[in-house]
Amino acid sequence: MSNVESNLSSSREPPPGISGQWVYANSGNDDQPWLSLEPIKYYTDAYIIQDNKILLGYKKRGFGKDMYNGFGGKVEPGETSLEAANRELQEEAGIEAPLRLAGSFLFLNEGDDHTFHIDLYRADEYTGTISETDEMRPEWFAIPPELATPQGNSNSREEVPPIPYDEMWGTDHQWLPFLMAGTPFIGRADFIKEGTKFVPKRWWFGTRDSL
Ligand SMILES: COc1nc(N)nc2c1ncn2[C@H]1C[C@H](O)[C@@H](COP(=O)(O)OP(=O)(O)OP(=O)(O)O)O1
Repeated sequence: MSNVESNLSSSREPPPGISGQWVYANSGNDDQPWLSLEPIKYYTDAYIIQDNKILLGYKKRGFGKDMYNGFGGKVEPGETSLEAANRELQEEAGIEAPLRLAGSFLFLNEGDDHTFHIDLYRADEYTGTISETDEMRPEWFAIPPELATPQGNSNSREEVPPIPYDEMWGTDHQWLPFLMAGTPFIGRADFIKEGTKFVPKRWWFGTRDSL
């Protein structure tokens, strides 16, 4: 096997930390070494999808400040991941929703003493009034036309901006389409810090038909 073929086949194999029957979907910077796995801490991010729009929050403080993301945070001791996702959605956006697991990925940041395991949740309805909090400013964005569905009021989709990937974590565009399409996914994203910016170093994502 040539070096090119061997790099290609190894880039399609799941990276350290990922197991199970997943089909390669995408990867990047495959020539870079993976960072070493550190002890895992669990986190969540939750997304509401309605009328071909997705609700994101602009993070006003703390980790990921000045970026758009789902609503989420750390899983506290004694909580399940789903309980944490529901609590964080209520704390950060003021709403409740029938969240269901859409995918997960490992996030490593060079120099950090832990690996983030982030569970990503989705709901297609919610109750309560979406409210700005001291941590997050909720805003709706348009699902891209290729992922829009005939259900719901698509006119309102045209009144909101496209998903602001350039103001989000640098690998969100690799997996958020899977969450919007309802395709289960898993992955790993290693980052390095350049000044105040987090820059993707290497990533890999896989999908399958059902969780
Ligand atoms: C590529 O890495 C990441 N991508 C995305 N989309 N989201 C990420 C990434 N790395 C971390 N996150 C998310 C996961 C959590 O939602 C937050 C971090 O949680 P936070 O530090 O805000 O936890 P809280 O429990 O809310 O903390 P405080 O109450 O102490 O503010 O970032």
